[in-house]
Amino acid sequence: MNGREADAPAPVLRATGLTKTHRGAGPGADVPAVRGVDLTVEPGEFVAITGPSGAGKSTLLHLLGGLQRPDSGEIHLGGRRVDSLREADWAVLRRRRIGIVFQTRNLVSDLTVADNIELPALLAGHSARVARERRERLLAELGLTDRAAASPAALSGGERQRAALARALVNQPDLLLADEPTGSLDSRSAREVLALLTRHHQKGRTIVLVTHDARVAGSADRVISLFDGLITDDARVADIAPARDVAGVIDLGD
Ligand SMILES: Nc1ncnc2c1ncn2[C@@H]1O[C@H](COP(=O)(O)OP(=O)(O)OP(=O)(O)O)[C@@H](O)[C@H]1O
Repeated sequence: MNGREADAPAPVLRATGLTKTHRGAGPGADVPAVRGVDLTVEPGEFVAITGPSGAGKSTLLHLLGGLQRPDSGEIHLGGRRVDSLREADWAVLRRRRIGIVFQTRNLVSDLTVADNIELPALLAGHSARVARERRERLLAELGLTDRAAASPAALSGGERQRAALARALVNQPDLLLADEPTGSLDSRSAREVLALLTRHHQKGRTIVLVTHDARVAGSADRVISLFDGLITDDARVADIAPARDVAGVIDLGD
């Protein structure tokens, strides 16, 4: 029982002893990117992972989303062990339980914005009516209604990022994983994306994201610092400083 009350909800996410070495071509080319990470995320938490370039942040997020496999360690989602699942089962999890916004996995280029948002709901088995309703609600919430028929290539960076978030949120996932959701956005677009994340956090969504953006980290409940593949700090934002001062307290790795 690990000291938890029998009726306490399981953590949304529990990772123990995660390691991942990227294999290089020649001798000495292996890169130990994640070197033993323990991480527990409770329902409704908003966790920001920060750290310098190369610290292993994206690799960790890929492990948590099942996009890469750990060399060792365990991952539990909602109390269920998932690290040893087959790829097809991970795909189902990503469709139904985990929303992912990664720079490398975004929108389908030959679908409209509306279809991009609706497709994961249809693939998860929702009726056309439910998928359409969710799509319309998210388009309106994200200020994208007048871009619904556009192709992703025609969107601005901020619009594209909001559309990617809508796509990740359409199945109302237990966990949202995002890699630099405000990276490379102008400050207005970044503010809009942060407002959206904050709104969904306030509605109870659990969020784990990687960021270099002090405002994003300052809006989280917890800021985890990663360095050389290890967690070096895990701080509650409320305990350390007013959110606006967080950049001066935490090394955001810029
Ligand atoms: N597919 C890969 N193959 C080989 N090495 C990799 C691969 N992906 C990442 N690495 C290496 O692993 C280390 C950690 O990379 P990772 O992208 O996880 O770090 P990061 O903290 O997200 O960095 P950044 O902030 O620059 O995105 C780096 O040294 C990187 O070069």
